[in-house]
Amino acid sequence: MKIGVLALQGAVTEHIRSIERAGAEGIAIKQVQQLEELDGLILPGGESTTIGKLMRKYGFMEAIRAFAAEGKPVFGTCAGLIVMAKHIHGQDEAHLELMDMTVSRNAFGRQRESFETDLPVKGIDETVRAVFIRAPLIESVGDGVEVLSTYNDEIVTARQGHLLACSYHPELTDDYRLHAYFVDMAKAYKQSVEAK
Ligand SMILES: NC(=O)CC[C@H](N)C(=O)O
Repeated sequence: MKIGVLALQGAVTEHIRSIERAGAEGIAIKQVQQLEELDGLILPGGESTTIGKLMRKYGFMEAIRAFAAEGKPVFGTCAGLIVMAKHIHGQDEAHLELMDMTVSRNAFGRQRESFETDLPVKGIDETVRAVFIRAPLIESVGDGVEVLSTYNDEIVTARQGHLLACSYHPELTDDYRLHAYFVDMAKAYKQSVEAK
């Protein structure tokens, strides 16, 4: 299983470490051609405006949309979640517009710029250790989107078929189960293609 991490800006090496702990190969992705060899792609946290700009500059917008359109799994964490969203609260333009949800940036308030918590996530047995850093939240989701976890009644993890998104940084702890969950999504995709 080969999982790429978009390496234009943000927390890349930590994601690669978690992917490898989850038993897959992690690859830093800097050029669109590299997408071809992947079974899944992670869009990391960082600064969504910067990531969006660099994605446009290096041709990743169309390439990642095509990647996702094939049914290949994409996982956005924090800024990566913002980049995946169809709508961004207060902004006219979104980025990839892959996932049917409206997100709100820096939504947890200044006094709580960053914090950690143990989060129950649907599909994972015990709570997941989650690090929130100037995190976005998911304000609303469309019909095809399943909510996997909430924090103080706000949606912070969601899945739409082969698309997964979370508000926090799952790669900044030793808990790699969300990465394992994503690797399982990539395995399921690969099996479905091989069965054809
Ligand atoms: N840790 C993060 O990825 C923060 C996201 C950042 N606040 C943004 O709006 O893009």
